[in-house]
Amino acid sequence: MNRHLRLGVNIDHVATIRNARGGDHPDPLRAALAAAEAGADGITAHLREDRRHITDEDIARLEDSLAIPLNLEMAATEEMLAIALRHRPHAACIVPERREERTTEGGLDAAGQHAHLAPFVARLGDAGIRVSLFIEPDPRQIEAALKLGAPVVEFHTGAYAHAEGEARAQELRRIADAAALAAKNGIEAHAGHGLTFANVTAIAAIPQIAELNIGHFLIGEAIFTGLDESVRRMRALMDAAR
Ligand SMILES: CC(=O)[C@@H](O)[C@H](O)COP(=O)(O)O
Ligand SMILES: NCC(=O)COP(=O)(O)O
Repeated sequence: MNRHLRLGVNIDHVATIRNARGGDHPDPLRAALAAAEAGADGITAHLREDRRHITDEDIARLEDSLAIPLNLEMAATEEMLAIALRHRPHAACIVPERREERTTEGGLDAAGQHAHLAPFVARLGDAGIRVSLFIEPDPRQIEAALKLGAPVVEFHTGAYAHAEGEARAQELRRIADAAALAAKNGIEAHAGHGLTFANVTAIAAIPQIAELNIGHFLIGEAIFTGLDESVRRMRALMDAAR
C-alpha cells in the first residue's frame, strides 16, 4: 500500500495566538503558505460562529492566495452557507458547533438531522464545493451520509486520541471498520482531531483513509521546532505508514 495520504494542515490556532493580542501577528496565511512549502496537500480552517480564531477576512485571504486546496470547516447555518458560496473553497466540511464548547467535542448527528442538513449538502455540492460531514466512526452516521449524498466523510478521531490501552485499540478498530464501510459505499474517508506524532501512524495505516486534517498539535509543536519541521515530520510519519 503506498497510495498518497493527503495532509490537510489546520491553521486555526495560529489565529488563536494572533487574536490573543488583537493584532495581525502571527498571520494564518503566512502559516498556510509555510505549511504548503513543507508538504501540506491542503489547508483547513474552521470559521466558527463566534470567530474565536479564524475570521472572515482570513478566509478571503486564504482563498485568494493559496495554491493548494482550502477546506472550510463550517456549521450548518445560513450565515456560513452564504460565506462558503461567496468564496467557493475547494471543500467544505460540515461540523457540529456549540458556542460554549472548548473544541469540537463529537461528530455531527447526520442521522438525526437529515432534514436540516440536506439543503446544505445540496447547495454546497451544486456550487461545485466538495462536501464532507464530520461524523463519528459509526455505521449509522455513514448510512446517513450516503442518504444525504455527501461524497466525503471525516471521522472524528478525538475519542481515539484521548483513549489509552484496550480502549484506544477499540477506537482504532471502529475507525478502520468505518473507513472500510465508507469506501465500500463510494464515500471518501478522511480523519482528524487530536492527532499527534505519537498517535498518527495507526490512523495513517488504514488503507481506505485518503486525507488527515491536523492542526492543534502541529501548531503547538511549531513553537519548539518551527512549522516547517513540524509539518515535514508529520508528513514523514504518514508516508512511512503507507
Ligand atoms: C472540527 C475540528 O476538529 C477542528 O475545527 C479543530 O477542532 C480546530 O478547531 P477548534 O479547536 O476550535 O475546535
Ligand atoms: N477536522 C480536524 C482538524 O481540522 C484538526 O483538528 P486538531 O488537530 O486541531 O484537533
